[in-house]
Amino acid sequence: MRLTRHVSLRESPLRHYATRPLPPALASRRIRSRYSHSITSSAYPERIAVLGGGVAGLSSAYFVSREFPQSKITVFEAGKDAGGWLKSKKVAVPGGEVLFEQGPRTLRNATVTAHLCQELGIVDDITYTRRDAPAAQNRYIYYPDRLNQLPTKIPSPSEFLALWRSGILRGAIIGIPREPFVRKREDAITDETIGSFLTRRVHRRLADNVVSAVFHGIYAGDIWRLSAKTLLPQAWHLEGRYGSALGGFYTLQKESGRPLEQQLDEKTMSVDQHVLAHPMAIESAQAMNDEFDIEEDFVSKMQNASTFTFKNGLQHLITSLQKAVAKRGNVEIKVNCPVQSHAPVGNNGRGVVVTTGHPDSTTTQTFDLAISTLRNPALTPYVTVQTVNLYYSTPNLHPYQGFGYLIPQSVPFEQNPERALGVIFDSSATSGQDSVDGTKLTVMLGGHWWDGWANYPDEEEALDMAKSVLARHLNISAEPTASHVHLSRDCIPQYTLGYQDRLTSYHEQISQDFKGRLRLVGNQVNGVGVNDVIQGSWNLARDLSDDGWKDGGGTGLERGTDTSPWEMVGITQLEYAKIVGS
Ligand SMILES: C=Cc1c2[nH]c(c1C)Cc1[nH]c(c(CCC(=O)O)c1C)Cc1[nH]c(c(C)c1CCC(=O)O)Cc1[nH]c(c(C)c1C=C)C2
Repeated sequence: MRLTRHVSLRESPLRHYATRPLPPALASRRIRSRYSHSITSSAYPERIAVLGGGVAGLSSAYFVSREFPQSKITVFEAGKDAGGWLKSKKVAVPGGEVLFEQGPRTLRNATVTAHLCQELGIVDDITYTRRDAPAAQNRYIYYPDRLNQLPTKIPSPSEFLALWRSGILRGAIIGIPREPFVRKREDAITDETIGSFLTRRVHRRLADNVVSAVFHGIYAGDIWRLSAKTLLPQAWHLEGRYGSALGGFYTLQKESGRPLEQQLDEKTMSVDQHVLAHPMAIESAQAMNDEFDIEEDFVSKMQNASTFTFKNGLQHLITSLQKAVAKRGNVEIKVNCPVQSHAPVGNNGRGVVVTTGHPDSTTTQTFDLAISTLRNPALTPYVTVQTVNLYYSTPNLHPYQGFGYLIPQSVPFEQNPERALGVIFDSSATSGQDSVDGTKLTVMLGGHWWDGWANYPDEEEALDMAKSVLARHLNISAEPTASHVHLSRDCIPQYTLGYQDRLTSYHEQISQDFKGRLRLVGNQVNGVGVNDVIQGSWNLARDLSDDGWKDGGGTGLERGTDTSPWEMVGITQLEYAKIVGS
């Protein structure tokens, strides 16, 4: 399906933004398409290299091959298969089969990926977790020696008492009402760790007992190293502008003409809030609304879903992408072909020289454009996560229904000597993947707890560690019917303190050295979620389209480095209108 790209601004739901000044990177994009003259004689990049064959590389190849059907695109993948961290494995068990996910397992708020699924023709292969299902509603935190259910709405007096007794929310209850009165940070502070930001503005207990658990579940990272400016950008910008995150949020609603009182009265808080957003995020949402036409039936399923995945696991997305690019005819995927180096061509940098292969037999080729998903060790450190999937034939081996539980950094060592980050209740969280009943769990180990380790547990040790976590936390002493251990070495980049400044230096360096002929995409620059990366590839393809690939300064990092002021916008305008608006 060819998408309509330039919908008239009068038809666009975000048309009023068209009259405002655009950030420099966007402005140059618009101007370029009308007035630019070519810096090369060719109308399209004849040869494009994609460095890395994970989801970032494959989705870039997919979107870019559509923009430039005449280009010859080569994807270089170091491993024996493309697909990166998305790995799903079917395992035979008595009476049928179960699916084990070794990396990411579900997608949330994933409009670009949903649209991609529609294009790939795999919508019928999706399985949804409904918003009203226990898996979407029930979230647990293990603290200090038991599971505590987090409230999704205002807790009843008995629920409140239980939470108070657990001590988990004590810091929040004291700190949140005080937050609007806490002094604004000094102007000289350009970044701060999440731990420090929350301790300064709310309470250290909230950081250690609750927020550290959430950041285990997303980044497997340490809140005392991760950047608040990058990962809590709303709160960071609200404090910068209004002196308080909560007070700022309240003022923002008043300024929007939809004061919080009104929103609460109408019970529409979830769809009517105003937030601060970068103009390029607003532009990206506008483009989604202009370009996507997601079918009604799919939209309504997405609206009712909290997360989705595939009946055959997330790897299905990879195999479908591979098939789709193979059909295009202008994409070649070379596996077992690591990239040894890439450098600008000659003095003028109007191309990229890429050397690939194993050290004893390398090949050097020149490309008009290269899209790199390769990591830059100077930008972020990485953490390693070990997943242990376990299947027990007995259903309901534990009494909980829900997504699973996360373990905060404050849990005493005796309660978590294995350094687990959390446990996912797979059989409760996702349905439609297994042909037999039973209890399926995944124990996640490592992350920042293993920083600096030279060796990691082997499969037998990891399985023993997972079993001992389950025995201590869930009282499960049975032997699993089937299990699988997978080590994802250096899989999640850590956006640590000062990330934004490092990204800006990186952007300047790449822009200067490669003059627009090297563009970057992937979880180190777009976000660690699968959809973040796919949306990064989609944005990159839009940036490159028409004459965009000739932009002598482009790097793909503009959305993370542009310093235009954030703007007030209705939260619904940051999403696909059909999904959030109806
Ligand atoms: C392989 C390990 C990963 C861990 N985090 C991520 C990966 C790939 C990335 C990630 N996890 C979540 C998000 C938030 C947005 C989203 O896409 O849902 C991101 C970017 C949340 C999340 N964490 C876990 C699950 C099952 C989910 C999604 C579903 C949901 O929120 O309902 C579990 C989990 N992931 C990791 C750990 C350590 C962990 C622990 C239970 C690391």
